[in-house]
Amino acid sequence: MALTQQSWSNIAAGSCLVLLLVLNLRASHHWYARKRGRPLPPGPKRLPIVGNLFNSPDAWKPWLGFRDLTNEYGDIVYLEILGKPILILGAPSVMSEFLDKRSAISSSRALSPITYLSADQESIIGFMPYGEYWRRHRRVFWQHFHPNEVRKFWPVQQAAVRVLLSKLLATPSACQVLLRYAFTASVMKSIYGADVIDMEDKRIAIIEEVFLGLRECTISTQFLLEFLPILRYLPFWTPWIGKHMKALAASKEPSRHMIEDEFDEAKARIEQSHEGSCLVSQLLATHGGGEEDNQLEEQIARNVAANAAEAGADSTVSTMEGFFLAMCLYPEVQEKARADLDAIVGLHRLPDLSDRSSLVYIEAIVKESLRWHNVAPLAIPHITTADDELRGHFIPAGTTVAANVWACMHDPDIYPEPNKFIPERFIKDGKMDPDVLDPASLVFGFGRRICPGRYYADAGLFMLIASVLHVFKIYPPLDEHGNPVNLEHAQSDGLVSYPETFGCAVKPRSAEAEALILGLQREDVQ
Ligand code: HEM
Repeated sequence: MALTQQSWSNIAAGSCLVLLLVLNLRASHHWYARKRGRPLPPGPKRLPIVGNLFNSPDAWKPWLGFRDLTNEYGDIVYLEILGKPILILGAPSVMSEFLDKRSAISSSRALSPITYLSADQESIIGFMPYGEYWRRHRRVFWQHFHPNEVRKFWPVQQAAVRVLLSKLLATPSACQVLLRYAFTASVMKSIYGADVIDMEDKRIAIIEEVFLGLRECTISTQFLLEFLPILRYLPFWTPWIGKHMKALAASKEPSRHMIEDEFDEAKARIEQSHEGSCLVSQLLATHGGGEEDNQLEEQIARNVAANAAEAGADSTVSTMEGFFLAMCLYPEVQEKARADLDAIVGLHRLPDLSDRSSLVYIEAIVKESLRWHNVAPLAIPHITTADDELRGHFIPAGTTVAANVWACMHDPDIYPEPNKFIPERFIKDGKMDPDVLDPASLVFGFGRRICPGRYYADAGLFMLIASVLHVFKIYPPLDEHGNPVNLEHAQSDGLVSYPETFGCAVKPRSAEAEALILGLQREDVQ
């Protein structure tokens, strides 16, 4: 008897159902075989399909909501959003255990649509997945930025601080703009050998544009684009997410400019002048002679130079802004710093890195600046590349790991009164107290992905903080009635978090201090 069309449809539907069931059973079997009876870490209950989408706390500043989750469930919390696993780590010990000690499997990154939107594909070291391509970039970067090698940049960093002091004396209320100028001048000289003379230099705007994209992109946008990559095809007029995507796309051209035009200009300059101290000249000496088989090496050199110039700009400038804000709010810290500087350096010269071990209070201010205004509250999330176990819990491969560094930096059990700026917390009997957790052990990230620019950043921060406090008093800005503006510390959202409000004014702390700055200007002219 011939089967009717209806019967064929029923058979097809039934077969599909059986197939789905078999696939589902296989997936469950595979999942249970991987888990081997180990439970997932604790976390809020998941809904079908969307999982914990609606538990993702505080869309704008997730580090606050994540802190609440770890307070409720413990130091390890598991979420699943649209089938993708997220692990939240809330304490230093567990971060070190998983991200430092097991970094062979916890060091990858999501192939983020952020990269496609904002840069030439595969040019940002911080977003490259773990593997040989990333490793080659990292190796070249590290050759030039490890603790001994980074000293070659000190004279340029010191010179940029001196220029900043002179410019601040001339325009004491332009602090924010001048900080960006000073950082750009020092990286452009260190990396490309380029002189950035004034604020009108096109490179200041170019680096600024690269960062506007990433600054506009909130952590929530980043998570959303990573979990639903298809969203990247939405038009820019789409409410909410569209404007963040547009800002990311706008940073593509300046990012290309750094990798191609700026490198080519530096190459031409170096060939003409035989100048050999900048990073590009050293990269060219060892990598990328231009032959066919050297093309990849030259591309790596281009990427490393651009990343060195761009990767730390926002985080370093944001830390510096946090420091200036803290000085406006805590004038007594300035007083103590000046006493330290007067006793050890005296007002006939500027402090430099050779004074560092004696300037204990300044060292403590550097640490407190990194802690108090934590510029990368969730670092850059890592991704795991193999199944693993953490304190008896199963962690599936492909888990996004968000280390809540901000929560550690503001944990009252580690740092009493964490919202206050108290450098003294790092000092005992006139020395740095080794028993207090060093913020640098967390704020620069973890394991194989730890920030490779940390020694450059740390030296620059010390030089800036010591020199500015040596010659200037820092005040809150004045309003139109001449009263000090009421400032408070709050962190913006974004991959790099800035002080939400910023403003300050400076004036020389004495006639001798002013003479010292004017003397620097005369030295520069001669
Ligand atoms: C106060 C200043 C800085 C802070 C707080 C900071 C913080 C960070 C953090 C948290 C990460 C992610 C680490 C991880 O994934 O575990 C990172 C990565 C990175 N940083 Fe920094 N950074 C700073 C300055 C700099 C500077 C000055 C440079 C360049 C000279 C730089 C270059 C990089 C690069 C290239 C990466 C990507 C590393 C990778 O994924 O392998 N950073 N930084």
